Parts: sequence; structure tokens; C-alpha cells
Amino acid sequence: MDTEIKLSGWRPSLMGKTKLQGGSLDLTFSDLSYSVGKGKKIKIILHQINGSFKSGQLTAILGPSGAGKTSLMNILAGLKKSGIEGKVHVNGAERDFKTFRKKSAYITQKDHLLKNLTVDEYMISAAHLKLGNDVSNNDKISTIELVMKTLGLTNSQHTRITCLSGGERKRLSIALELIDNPSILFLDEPTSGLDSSSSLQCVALLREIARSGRTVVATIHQPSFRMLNHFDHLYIVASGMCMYQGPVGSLVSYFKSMNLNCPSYHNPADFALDVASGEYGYVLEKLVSGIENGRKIYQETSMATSSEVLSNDTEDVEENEEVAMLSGLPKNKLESVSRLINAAPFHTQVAVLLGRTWRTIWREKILTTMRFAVHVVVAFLVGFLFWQIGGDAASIFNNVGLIFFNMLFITAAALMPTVLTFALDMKVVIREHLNQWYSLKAYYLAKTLADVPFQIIFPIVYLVPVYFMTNQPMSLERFGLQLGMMIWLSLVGQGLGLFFGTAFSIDVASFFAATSTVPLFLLSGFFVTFDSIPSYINWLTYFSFARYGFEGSMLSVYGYDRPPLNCSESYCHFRFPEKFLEQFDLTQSSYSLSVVGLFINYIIIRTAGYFALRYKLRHVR
Ligand SMILES: Nc1ncnc2c1ncn2[C@@H]1O[C@H](COP(=O)(O)OP(=O)(O)OP(=O)(O)O)[C@@H](O)[C@H]1O
Repeated sequence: MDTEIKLSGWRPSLMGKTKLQGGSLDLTFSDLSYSVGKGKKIKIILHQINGSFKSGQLTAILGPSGAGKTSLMNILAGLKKSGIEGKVHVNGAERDFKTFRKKSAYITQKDHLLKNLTVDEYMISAAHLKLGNDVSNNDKISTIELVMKTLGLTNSQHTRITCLSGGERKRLSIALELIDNPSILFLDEPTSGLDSSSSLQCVALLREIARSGRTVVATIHQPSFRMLNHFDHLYIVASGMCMYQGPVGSLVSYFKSMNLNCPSYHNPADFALDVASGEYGYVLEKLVSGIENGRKIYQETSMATSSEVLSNDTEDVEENEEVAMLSGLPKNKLESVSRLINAAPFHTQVAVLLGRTWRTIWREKILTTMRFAVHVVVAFLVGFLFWQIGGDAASIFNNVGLIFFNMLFITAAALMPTVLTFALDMKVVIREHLNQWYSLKAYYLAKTLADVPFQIIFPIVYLVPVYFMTNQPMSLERFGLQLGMMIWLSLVGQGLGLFFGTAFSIDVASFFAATSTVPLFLLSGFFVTFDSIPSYINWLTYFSFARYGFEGSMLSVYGYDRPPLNCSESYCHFRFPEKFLEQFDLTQSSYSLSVVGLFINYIIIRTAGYFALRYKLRHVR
């Protein structure tokens, strides 16, 4: 049997002589059931299964599609909390969710990473977020170097994520979680999407990580014979029950003891999956009761109960304290690297996330350039279309059309990119937040702040040419007031984008963002004046940010005792701006109140976005 695999390009080097300082954690679970739905629609996914996953071992959860592997792992990782019965114990004591989540890491099947960062930038931000301010920068750097060396990422340290190979991305996902030295690692199908050689490398690495005293549990789909032999412990799930639990090498013998002969030269994993799928008749019940639904661990010579094996192995671990750990990393460093929830203080989390987000926005060259270019192109188009009309009373209604269009454009230009980018970011946030990198408040604040410079720059880029080309009143004060409205509308638009991007999937969000925002512009006072809106619906206008935007914009152009306009025709009905404001029922309006209205809208939308994000993250569990 060839258990020594050749690793091309990198080699895990975890075979050191120091013990895992965070403490080894053995995981046992008993009578674990999981169901979804209620009443007649209830679906039982796991049926009172039992098992034991030990530190220092690499465990594979194997089973046919839909057997319940991911459900089991999500429950064990503490990601799922509802619909569960039974007990999960950590080192013999009942699992405490909070402390357990601090000591474990979950690596999702798809590597959701920020594609514009380089490997070392990602590692540095993870180190700042996870290790906090008590660990010195030198210690952080040496930890990063060690983890990167261990996972064979040193040569790719300056490579952007988008250019990494599938195997490198997977190793980076693991490296990011290893920074704060978790005791338990859960991996959902770590080899999916990798070629056979990368898959073998990945599993070999996981085994080395397990050897350092960690508990490593991975769901796996269809392992090759070579890959199977890299696992220490095998847990096979079929129809939500445990069909086998024990060493990989004892699998064939267990089947034999149940009168199921695995043909020679046949991959035992494939045979097990065939058996689990019923291709060898209805033998599942016999296999499940043979292993007592996971209460026992099969050994070729004997059958041990989970608790017996666990207690024996705990002794083994104690005896073999010498065998473990990240080579080269001094003991005191590991102690300082013990896992803490949101280890970095709030302001550090915000600062790191802000820096990271700015970097990704800056590198999102196409999107950022396009956003800039669209503002310039549309500004010139509008400028030529409404050329020099601003001071002419004969074109006063065209000028109001321009004011309204400015509002619509600035809001939409801030809203749509945020919807799209945020919906894509969500997967990264889910992964990082579930692994306790940062608090949700810190993330949301950083995300909100990161786009603010753009919500200021883009309205300036747009308004300057439009203002001059369309000959609006040449007063710095009026320009400032108009710009103020544009910036507030841009901020509200971005807030709406965050809300829709958070609350819905990308396709629903982009449809909903467009269709639900447009009606708010109906209530702006542009299409129908406020005094002609029926009283039973008039109150709705106070909830429309567009109303405040329109009032403020109109006042900045026509308010504050603006002198009479020129008239290029023989008669202009609205030469006097005050009279024109009367026409739109805006004489009682106030610019300051418009700002207050926009500010309140902004706060409400931001808060709604935050709660939508919180709900979504809780729902993932
Ligand atoms: N929220 C849910 N509502 C309804 N059914 C669910 C839900 N979650 C899981 N299931 C069902 O539970 C079963 C087990 O799902 P699970 O994802 O754990 O399987 P799996 O063994 O990981 O499958 P695969 O290898 O295909 O990923 C599946 O039949 C799935 O459809």
C-alpha cells in the first residue's frame, strides 16, 4: 500500500516536537437526530446517530449524496442549532456553543475569498483580525510565514487570489483558519473541484495538521483508494444513520463480518458507497445495528464502544505529548496565539476591514473606472442636452426635469453597483463571520464607511460639468447646497444597495432594487404636487427620500430670494423663482428639514440593512 505520496512544489512540515497549546479536543455525539419542517412536512435527516472523532486523527465522513454528511458536520461545528436532538460532548463535557466556536474553524466547500487581495495581504488582515493587538506584529509575521510555509503558499504570497490555482485557494482557505491555532477543523468536501494530485496533497496536508494534535473532520465524496488511506478514521453515513465507524484499514473486514465481500482490487470506498446505496440488497439495517448506529468503533480484532476507545486514546494522546505541532513555532508563540472570539478590538476590526475593502474597491479597476466614466459621460450628455437653460425662464420646466434627472441618476449610480458587489461579498462575510473573524457591527460600519469617499467624489465629478454647462446660478453657496443634496442622495442610494444586496439573492436584489425604488420617486413632488396628492396617501411622501431630495434641490436653485430669471421669449409665466416654487407647493419647504429628512431615511435604511444582514447570517445556521 502506497501511503507515502509525492508532493510536488510544496511539502507540509508540521512534524514538530511541541504539543498543541490550545488543548486537544475530542468530540463525541450521542443519539443525534436532526429534522427539518414541521407536522406532516417533517423530514428526518439524521436518526439518533452516535460517533466519536478524536484529536490527532483525520476523520472522513463518507456517504452517498443526500445521506446527511453536511448536516452532521454543520451540527457538530455548531452552525446548525435548530431541529436537533441528542448530545454533543467535547472532552467528555457537554459542548458549550460559545467556547466551542472559539476553538473550531469551518472551511466551506467553495473557497469564498476576496479575489482582489494577494495571499499575504489576506493573511495579514486575518492575523490582525484574529490575533488582536496583544500579539506583536513580529509574532504575527512569524506566524504568517510559518503557516504559509507549512501550507506551501510562500511562492504564491504576492499572487492575487483570482490567479491562484484551485489547490492553492483551498490551501489558503485552510491557512487563514490556522492562523489562530484552532483545535478542531471542519472541512466540507475539501477536495471538491481539485484534480487527483491536488486532492491527495490537500488530504496529506490535513493529515499532517491532525498529527499536530488537532481534530480534523472532513466530508468527502468519492475518495480514491490512495486518498482513503490518508484518513485515520472513517465514519460512513447512509440514510441519516451510521453504517460504519472505525479505522480505514478495518472497513473491508467489517463488511466481511457482515457477509459482504469487497471484490479484490476494488476501492473499499466505492464498495461502501454501493452498499450504502442498496446495490447489495437491503443490508443497511444489519450494518447499522452491527455498529450500533455509531455507538461502537469497529476494530479488526475487537469492537470497542466509543467511550472505551475515547478514554484509551486520550491516554495515548497524553503519552504522546511529544508528537505534535507546528515545527519551528516556539511554545510561547503558540500560547499567545490561542483562539479568542473577535480577538481584535472593535476599532482595529473596523480599521482592518476598511483598509481591506478600499484595497479591493481600488483594484476592482473595471468597475471603479466604469463608475467614474459613466458619471463623466452622462454629465456631458446631460450638459449638451440641457445646454445653458438654467437662467432662462422659458425653459424653466426643462430645468426642473434636469433637477429630477440628476436625483434619479445619482441615486441609481450609487445603488446598483452596491447591490451587485455586496451580494457577491455576502458569501465571504458568511464564511469569515461564522469563523469569528470580526463582529457584524464592525463589518457593517467598515462597509458603510468604505464607500463614502466615492459617494462624495462621484456626485462632484457629475455635478461640476452639468452645473456649468446648463448655466445654473453661478453662486458657490447654491452650488454647495445642490451638491449637498446629490451627496445625500448618493449615500441613501448606497444604503438601499446594501439593504437589497443583503436581504436578497443577487438576481432578486437587482430586480427588486430597481422596481421598488422607482415608485419612491413618484412621491417626490415632481410628477404630482404635494397639495394635489389625496390626503389619505399624502403622508406616504414623508417616507420618500426623493421628496426631501427634490425639495432641497429645488430650493438650492430657485429659493433664497433668487432674482428674476431672463426670458428668451416674448412672455414667460415663471420669471419669478418664488412664484415657481409656489407652483410646486414648495414655499413652506426648508433646506435644513430636507437634510434632516434624508438623514433619517439614511439611518432607517442603514439600520434595516444591518438587521437584514444579521437575520441572514443567523438563518444560514
Ligand atoms: N433545510 C432543508 N430542508 C429540506 N431538506 C433538507 C434541508 N437540509 C438538508 N435537507 C435534506 O437532507 C438530506 C441530507 O442533506 P446533506 O446536505 O446533509 O447531504 P450530504 O450527504 O451532504 O449530500 P451531498 O453529498 O450531496 O452534499 C438531503 O436529502 C437534503 O435534501
